[in-house]
Amino acid sequence: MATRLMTPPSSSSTNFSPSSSFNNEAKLFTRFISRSRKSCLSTWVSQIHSKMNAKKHFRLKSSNGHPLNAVSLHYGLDGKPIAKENIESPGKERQSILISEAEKGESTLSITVVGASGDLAKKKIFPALFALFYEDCLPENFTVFGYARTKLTDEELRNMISKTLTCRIDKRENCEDKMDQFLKRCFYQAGQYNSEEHFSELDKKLKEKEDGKLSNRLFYLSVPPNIFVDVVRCASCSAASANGWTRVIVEKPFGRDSESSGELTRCLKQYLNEDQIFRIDHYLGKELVENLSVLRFSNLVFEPLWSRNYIRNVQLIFSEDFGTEGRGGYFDNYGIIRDIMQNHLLQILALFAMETPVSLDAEDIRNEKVKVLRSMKPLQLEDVIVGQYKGHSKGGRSYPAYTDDPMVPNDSLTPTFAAAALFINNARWDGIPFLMKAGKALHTKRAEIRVQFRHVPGNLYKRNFGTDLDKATNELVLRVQPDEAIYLKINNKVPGLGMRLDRSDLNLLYRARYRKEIPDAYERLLLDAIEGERRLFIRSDELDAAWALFTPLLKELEEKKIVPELYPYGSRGPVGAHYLAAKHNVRWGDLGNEMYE
Ligand SMILES: NC(=O)C1=CN([C@@H]2O[C@H](COP(=O)(O)OP(=O)(O)OC[C@H]3O[C@@H](n4cnc5c(N)ncnc54)[C@H](OP(=O)(O)O)[C@@H]3O)[C@@H](O)[C@H]2O)C=CC1
Ligand SMILES: O=C1O[C@H](COP(=O)(O)O)[C@@H](O)[C@H](O)[C@H]1O
Repeated sequence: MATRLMTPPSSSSTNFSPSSSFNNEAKLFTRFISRSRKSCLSTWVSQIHSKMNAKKHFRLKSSNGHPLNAVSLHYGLDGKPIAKENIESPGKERQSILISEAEKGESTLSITVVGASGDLAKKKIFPALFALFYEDCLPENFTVFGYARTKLTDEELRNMISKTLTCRIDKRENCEDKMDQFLKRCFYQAGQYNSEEHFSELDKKLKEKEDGKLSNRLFYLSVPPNIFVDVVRCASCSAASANGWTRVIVEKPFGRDSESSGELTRCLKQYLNEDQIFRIDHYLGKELVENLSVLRFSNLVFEPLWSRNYIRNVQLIFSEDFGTEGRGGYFDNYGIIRDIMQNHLLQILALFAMETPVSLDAEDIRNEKVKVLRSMKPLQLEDVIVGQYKGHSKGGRSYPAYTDDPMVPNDSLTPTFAAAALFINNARWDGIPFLMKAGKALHTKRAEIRVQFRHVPGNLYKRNFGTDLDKATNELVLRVQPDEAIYLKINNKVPGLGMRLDRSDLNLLYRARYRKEIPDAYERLLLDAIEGERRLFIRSDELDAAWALFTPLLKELEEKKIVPELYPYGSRGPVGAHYLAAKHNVRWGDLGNEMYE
């Protein structure tokens, strides 16, 4: 049934160093692993199986020297394991032991959603797991467990999650049937988050389902951050896999600043290797964000322009047309800078600005991201403006202020909006403003990357644009959401006998170009975690570099009790954002085309 290749931790970064007679097999196997995202090639694979089974041992060496956690499996296209890597302790050499025929098909995958009764689990995680099941991306033997304190039976859990499962518009066939099949694989265990005993009970149930097979276990920490360490301690002490891999997906926020983030990492690492920790930033799983590297590195037309020589500024914009409804308690402790800028927008910035990685290997990409982040100037107060939404009535409807939320103190200074100018001190980007803008309760919901190019020197047609040369600037827009698109604003001649210039878009609108529905970011990321692919997860040094940029600013904002500029719910945000941009000679590109066209 499972037609995908499932790769182990660091598989994409795994080099085989076999003795010379194994060279060909090793190359084949490496290719085989690297094609993990391809669909069924069963004939080819069965040839490799028989070749590999003829040999007994490969010696494995990862390109980055990171230890793999515990034992991990290489899976064949039939979803059955064909080799396993055994790491006894960090630093020891790895061995790949080919699994005997008897062992094939004997492995299981258990996914435990910790905090199963919560908002994210219901809204995103269970639906993403179902979508993966629907697409035949989960292995044959898988089980999903919900774990939380709320007392529920298996049936009650199934009932709860069934309400949020949906089938893709383009794939409605057998939907009900598939849902039933999926729900039958879902179970529930109630327990405290800090009780090893309760996790032992979970372990017992997991073992029952695993039925003596080799077990791989994934824990998704969908709980408030103050509970992360308890869960990791209990899960690793009482419910880790005894013979397969154990991985943990950790939701954001990863701390509040450099110090608390470092402490969280230190605590997690008491129980887990870095390779077992999958810090999720769901923006990295968004289609357009994934496409950013493809656009840059596989199109000759863009890469030569990708520097201070041609780019005038880059804008990373996030806006939501609703407030913190229902999440005020969490939000007030974090604010928009920690909630969106330090992670989602900064991750996009790093992908946008990094140098070409040596390969598509997770470590090579993450190394480049870290380099960019470490080349950046930490933010200062003068680089930032903050805002907070206030109540507002429009069309007979009234919209609440942020401080109307019962979980938010009346005198809260937490920003629900921020704009910032960041700079990268390296040869490629020296002096170029990277402007970020993020806000809740604005007039629209969108996330986009805008690249404004320089003016054409000595433009022959400048008369046609009047005095405002910004009107003629080329702009590349990657609209992450909604309605994914990549478009390039160009100047062209209006057809006719005269010489009138016009601005047009070369537009790649996804819904027009591709009929397939775009998978949710959580699907991609869950699948990657299952496959042990770390490319889209945040490494601890990346996290440290990200916090180092924002921590001094966040401290200063809090110590100086900076009062946010109020803006009406549903507006375009505080005017301060325009002054900040103007200070850097920039006009926000999302102001609407009416200014230029
Ligand atoms: N919701 C979202 O859209 C997003 C959430 N996240 C992150 O994902 C994680 C989960 O988010 P979300 O589902 O919204 O969180 P919830 O507040 O819904 O919490 C999840 C579950 O954790 C348990 N829980 C809640 N508060 C406490 C507490 N104080 N002590 C012990 N247990 C508690 C509850 O289960 P029970 O009482 O049954 O034990 C609850 O159902 C968080 O880290 C959040 O920051 C990240 C991005 C977006
Ligand atoms: O991480 C978060 O993201 C959501 C926005 O995610 P999106 O995929 O719907 O764009 C945001 O609402 C939330 O505050 C934040 O914690």
